[in-house]
Amino acid sequence: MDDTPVMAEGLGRRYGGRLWALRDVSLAVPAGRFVAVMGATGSGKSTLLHCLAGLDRPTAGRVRLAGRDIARLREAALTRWRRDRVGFVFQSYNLLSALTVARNVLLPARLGGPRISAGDLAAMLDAVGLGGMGDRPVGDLSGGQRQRVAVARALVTRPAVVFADEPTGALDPTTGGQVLRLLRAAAVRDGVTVVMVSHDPVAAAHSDRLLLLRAGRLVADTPTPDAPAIADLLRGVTDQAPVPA
Ligand SMILES: Nc1ncnc2c1ncn2[C@@H]1O[C@H](COP(=O)(O)OP(=O)(O)OP(=O)(O)O)[C@@H](O)[C@H]1O
Repeated sequence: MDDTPVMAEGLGRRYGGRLWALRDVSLAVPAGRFVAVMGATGSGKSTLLHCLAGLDRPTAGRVRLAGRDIARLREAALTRWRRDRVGFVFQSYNLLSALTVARNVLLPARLGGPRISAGDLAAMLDAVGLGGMGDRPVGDLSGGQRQRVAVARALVTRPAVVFADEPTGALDPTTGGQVLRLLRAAAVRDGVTVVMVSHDPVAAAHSDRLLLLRAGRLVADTPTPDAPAIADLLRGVTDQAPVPA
């Protein structure tokens, strides 16, 4: 296993001829870390996540994902690399409601990814608290249950890295806490590297490292403090400080 599955050097992304959405970001995330990416709206969080995950191509710099320099990979090879080594969890779940829990979880494998045995599937559903629910249509589940299906789908292929974009944005605090503990357990117990974008200091407090963006630049990379201290840090990069006279 690569011991630094997420690395970026001088990463930049510019859309069209406009300002840089991301500027000169360098970072290295060791295996088994749970990183939260925070910053004001428009500060470049999703752009960073997408560039690190190989969903978007940087304009400048280098990204290593699970031990491979992905900036120069062709599209088909990049898609395979992502499918086999990366899991995704989004705010909107991105599940197929008409399909059962089991079929949703097995979707990456059915699309040519790693094979998953019936035993592995059952163990994964147990681990996310959905034991015995494999045959239920996802459309019948609550938001929290759906997000646990998404977490199971992201983890069942044993990825090196899971990228999560506002995974608790649509959940109440209790249900959101359960999902965050699942992500944390994947990092601590299984050595999965988790990179999560969040607006919520309480959610980010589940991480062990905090990255703060301001106007596309990485302005802090620090061990995660508690939620009130995170809120203070966020205010520091969000508030427009008055210009002294
Ligand atoms: N596809 C795109 N085309 C043009 N500009 C874009 C595109 N995606 C993002 N941007 C711009 O890049 C900047 C950073 O956007 P990004 O979505 O990464 O911010 P964010 O921190 O994730 O914001 P939010 O918290 O609102 O989701 C913004 O100014 C945004 O308007």
